[in-house]
Amino acid sequence: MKLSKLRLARLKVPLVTPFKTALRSVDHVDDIVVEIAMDNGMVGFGSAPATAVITGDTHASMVSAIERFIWPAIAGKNIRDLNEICRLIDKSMIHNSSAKAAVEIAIYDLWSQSLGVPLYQALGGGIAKLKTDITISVNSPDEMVADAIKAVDLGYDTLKLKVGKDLQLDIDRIDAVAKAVGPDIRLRLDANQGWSAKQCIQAISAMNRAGIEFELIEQPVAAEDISGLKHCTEQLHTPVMADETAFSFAQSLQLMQNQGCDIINIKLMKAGGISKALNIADAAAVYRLPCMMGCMLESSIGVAAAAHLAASRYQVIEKIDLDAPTLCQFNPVVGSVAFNDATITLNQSPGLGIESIQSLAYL
Ligand SMILES: C[C@H](N)C(=O)N[C@@H](CCC(=O)O)C(=O)O
Ligand SMILES: [Mg+2]
Repeated sequence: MKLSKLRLARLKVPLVTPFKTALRSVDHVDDIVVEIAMDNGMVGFGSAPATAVITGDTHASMVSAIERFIWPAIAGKNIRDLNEICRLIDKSMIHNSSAKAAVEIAIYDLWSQSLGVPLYQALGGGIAKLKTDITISVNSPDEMVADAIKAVDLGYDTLKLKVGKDLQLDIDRIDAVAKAVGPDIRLRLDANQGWSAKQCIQAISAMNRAGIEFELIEQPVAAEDISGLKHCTEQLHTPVMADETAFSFAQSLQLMQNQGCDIINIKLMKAGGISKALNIADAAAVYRLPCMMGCMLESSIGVAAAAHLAASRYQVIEKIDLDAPTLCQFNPVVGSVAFNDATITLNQSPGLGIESIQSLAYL
């Protein structure tokens, strides 16, 4: 059961509406897909998007990293040596977390296929159904209200509002959506680093005084502003979540040790793959710090892997933001995890359960 062949492809899927955050605006999912075959004929899949403004990865950098460093480090290895393969991926080069994640996802797909069980069962088992929120892109208050109402009509009970562009307009956006959907709908905010700590504390406190409550506020301040994030955590009763501040296991552990946030958003693309994401979740369980499983704007291949991981660490991964597949016009993956609006149902077939992938353009 040796890793024998690598193929890379590009996968582009149009979105229903443009995805807009304080950091970027895109109208397609555009991933690099990794296909690894073993000498017994089994094939595993992984994927990663090029979120250059978040992780630094581009399509060209991921292809080069995988072809020149990561694959040569693991080619010919036996899938039974999973831990050693993950160590070799990690040590093959520094940074390039999305490229490493794409390869690790394909490796875990193969490993769990070789065991004959779905990935979440290979990771220890868990709950095969998850509920995700949906992201409301940052737009005019009227557009955000219309998108929020559409989402509630589809059955979502939790909305993640993107803000962080202009503080006063952000307050108008949030106020308009909160009034339109009412108190039964949970609101998460994600400023994607767009505010200062002072702005965040003032704005959230003022909205709280006006009777608007939030389930959490995600990454209000710049990624490097560790003390600002901690200050928001100490001053607000709304839980503060680290996203861009918590990339690696080491950064996440530091936040846990220093009580620098209330929640950590774990993403495969930031952590550098499943093995490191598991380390973060397991450490968070020790520190009793709840986590969210998040994703980039990426294809259902990578999000399926994130869903399996979240299912297996349900004790600590209490919140799910795995909405990218439902923001797409179609799901190119046949088989695997089913994404039906807020409901995510894991495959019971071995591995990620991918039968085929449409629209792949091999490189
Ligand atoms: C898609 C998900 N709901 C999300 O918002 N993810 C990121 C941004 C992803 C991107 O820009 O590709 C986040 O900041 O949480
Ligand atoms: Mg975020």
